[in-house]
Order: sequence, then structure tokens, then C-alpha cells
Amino acid sequence: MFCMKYISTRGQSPALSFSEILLGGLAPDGGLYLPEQYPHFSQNELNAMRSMNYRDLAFTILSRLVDDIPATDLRTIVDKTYRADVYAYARSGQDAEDITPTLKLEDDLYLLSLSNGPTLAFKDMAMQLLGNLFEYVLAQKGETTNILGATSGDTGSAAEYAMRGKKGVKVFMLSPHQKMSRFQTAQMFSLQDDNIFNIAVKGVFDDCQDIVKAASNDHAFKAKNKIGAVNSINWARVAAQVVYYFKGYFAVTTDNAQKVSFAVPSGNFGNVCAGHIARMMGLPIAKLVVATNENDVLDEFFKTGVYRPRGSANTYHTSSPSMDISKASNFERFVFDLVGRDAAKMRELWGKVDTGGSFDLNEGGWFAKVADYGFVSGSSNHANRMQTIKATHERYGVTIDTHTADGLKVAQEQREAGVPMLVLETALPAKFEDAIVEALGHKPERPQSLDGLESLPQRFEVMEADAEAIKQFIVDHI
Ligand SMILES: Cc1ncc(COP(=O)(O)O)c(C=O)c1O
Ligand SMILES: N[C@@H](CCOP(=O)(O)O)C(=O)O
Repeated sequence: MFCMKYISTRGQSPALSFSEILLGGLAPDGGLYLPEQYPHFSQNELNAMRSMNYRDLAFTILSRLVDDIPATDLRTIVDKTYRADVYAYARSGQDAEDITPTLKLEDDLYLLSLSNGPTLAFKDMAMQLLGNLFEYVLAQKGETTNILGATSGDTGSAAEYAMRGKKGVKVFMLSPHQKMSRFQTAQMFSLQDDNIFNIAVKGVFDDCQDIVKAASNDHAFKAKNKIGAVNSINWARVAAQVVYYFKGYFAVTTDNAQKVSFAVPSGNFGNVCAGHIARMMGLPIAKLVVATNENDVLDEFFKTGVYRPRGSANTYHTSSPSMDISKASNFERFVFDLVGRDAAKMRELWGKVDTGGSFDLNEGGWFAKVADYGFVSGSSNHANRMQTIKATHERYGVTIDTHTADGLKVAQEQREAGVPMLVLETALPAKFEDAIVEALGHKPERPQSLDGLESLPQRFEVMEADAEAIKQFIVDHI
């Protein structure tokens, strides 16, 4: 019987079990949780996983990361989550039972469809599981939680759809005022459930995320008001996202000697961090391609070794708005591994980041080791997105959204002969109708059930980017 413990990247919090860290976000020392050691799948285990359906694969992987929920209960939670009727928006010709079907564009180039869930973005893959895990753990402990989250457009709706009506859960979701697409805004703000509170913050996503972290670092406030997290600072979010890298790999290979690459539209680094963890668990990955939009802090790091988060004034509002992020939370998880899990080094580096500074990992020779982890990067801009959406439609008859277009553009630059490249489809085009009309001259398809979404009445508060005022709002509404 192994015992999986989670440790903080900053090294000054006690090691805890999965259920103990499930509801929270940051560790008490301000760091992020990671497994003390990554579990590793042997070749025989990978062979056995090759023919598994999504639910079996999810259970097999998650049970190596979660050892304090009885296996029969975890199995029930997984089976309840990954159902074809939950991930029902598969393209015609795709099998919804696959949960994350692959779509071949041409030889060795695929889309990995992650956005067939209720809110049409990849966030549903983990958030639906989180909703069911939260319900289970809260019932076991007889507790309640008040979730405080930040969204640039997709985490918010995925969390609200996963948590609406759930007993013992309230959701307070911060979003950048007037910076999400019309569809994204309507998807969140039209929810009228009593347990959902949408707060439009006058600022950018990073301001919202900073407020979430400030509340999480106020230990007395967090404990008194039972503050929970659903952003990818929450380990369970990342853990759930590991599964579809395995699913995608097995879908396009026949033998574990083969490697594949994944191109990942990136902002907060949660999605590609899950790819990194899949690789650490033994998945044969050639490259992890980090694709950014004009907010290219991550691309700058992977090209130069310098991590230089930017302030609100230098964070651009783009046509792939969910990636308008200049301070990537989960990057800390990768750097922890990169610097040999040296927590003192992490405190030194994030001491600079948390006070508005930057760091250069050429110092100490750490940047030279990035290649060992398979990371490469690139960026794209509005003109690239329009061109990629148009070319993909003309060449393959497939409409992709603006974020997936960022991924595909950079994927094309990083392809290698004989190595399948999977581009993660992180949202469906219906969420970004105006951009699709600009690129193609016509609207994208949208599920009939979502017709008229933008005309529904909306309920939200507009607030300044003021952590104390937002904390008071929460106190007044719980
Ligand atoms: C549609 C879409 N694509 C890509 C991203 C970037 O993913 P990550 O923040 O995990 O890097 C996001 C938001 O995070 C998103 O909503
Ligand atoms: N793009 C995200 C930003 C939050 O990312 P998360 O993965 O940390 O929740 C969004 O759509 O809200």
C-alpha cells in the first residue's frame, strides 16, 4: 500500500493527502501542491491501458494519485463524470463515448477534442470531476465551501455549471469586466442560481487571479469563510487533465515505442502542466508545444530563459481572450521540477515574482535543462488566428476557435517528420462567434440548446479590483 502525499513548491507546508488538499488552492506557504513523487507507469501497464475507454483510463490514472478515497467510491465518481451524455457536443462523425475524440486533419496532424462538455471548453474535462469530488468529500466531512475563482472566460462557466445547485457549495467568480466574448459573458451571467455570484472586476484576468491568491494567503479569512478553489492552482484540476494526454496518445499510436507531440494553447500553464506530469508518469511524449497569443510571457521564457510577468497595462485584450494572461500560475509547478525540487530556490524566485519582479534561469544553468522536458514554444497574433481559421476551414472543412488556432499555428512550426502532432482543441468556435464571422464570413455552428443565450437576463456585480472589498462581498453573501 503506497501513501501518496502532496508537498508545496515552497517547502514550508506540511505534506498532506489528496482529500486534505482537494478543496483548497494554494498551500499555506503560498506555494502549489505536487505529488511528493510522480507515480510511473511501466511498459506493461501502458500496454494494458492502451485499449481502455475514457472512464477506465481515468480511474487507472487517478487511483495512482488519489489513495485516500476508497477505490469503489472513486470508481463511482469517475463513472458518473465521464459519460457520453455529459460530453455530448462531439462533431458529427465523432463518437461521444470517446469523451475526447481525435479528429485527423492530415497524416500526423490531429485535433484532440476536449471541448464537448456542457460549456464548450476544455475546462469541463476537469471541472465536472471536481464538482462530483467536492460533493463527495463535503458530504463525508459534513462541511460546506465557498469557492472563490478567477476566470478569463472559460473556467468560470465550467465551474458554475459543475457547481450550480450543489449542496453546501457557493461560487464567487471574478472575471475581467467587458473582456470576455459575448457568449462567454452570457454563459456565466445568465445563471440565476442562488449559489452563484458573478463579479465583473474592473481590470484584467491577472488582477482577478491576484485577488484570489490574496484571499487564499489570508489564512484567517480563508479558514473562517471556508474558501475553496477551482482554478488550476487546485491540484485536482491538473490531475484530471493528465488523463486526456494518455487518451490522445493511445488514439494515434499502436506501440509504446512511438512518441507523439502535443500543442497546447496556453495562458495559466495548467493544461500543458498536465502534459508535463503525464510525461513524468511515463507517457512517451516528444514535444510539449506551448502556444501563446500576443500575451507571450511564456514564449519569451521558453526562448530565452527569462520569466518576466507583465502588469495589467501590458496585458493585451485579444481575440483569444481566455489566454490574455501575463502571470501563469502553474508555471511554478514546472519550475519546481526544473530546479530539482529545490524549495529554497523556489522561494527566492517567487519572492521576486510576487513583488512584481522577474528571474533569469540561465543563471545557475537551469534553462539548459528545459530541453530535457520536451518544452518548445511559439506565439501568434490576430492576423495569424484569422489566417489559420480560414486555412483550416478551406483545407479540412473544419472550423476551429481562436485559441485552438493559436495552438495549430505554433504546432505547424514545430512538426517533425514521423511524429504525430496533437493540437488540443480548448474551446468550440461557437464561443467566439464574432471572430469566426471575421475569419470565415459566416457564423459557426452552435448547439441548438444554446440558441438565444446572449438574450437571456444577466445577473452580476461590477466591482473595483480591490481585494478587501471583494472579501467583504463574500462575507456579506455567505
Ligand atoms: C479556451 C482556452 N484555451 C486555452 C487556455 C489556456 O489554458 P491554461 O490556462 O491551462 O494554459 C484557456 C484558459 O486557461 C482557455 O479557456
Ligand atoms: N483561461 C482561464 C483562466 C483561468 O485558468 P485556470 O485553468 O487556472 O482556471 C479561464 O478561462 O478562466
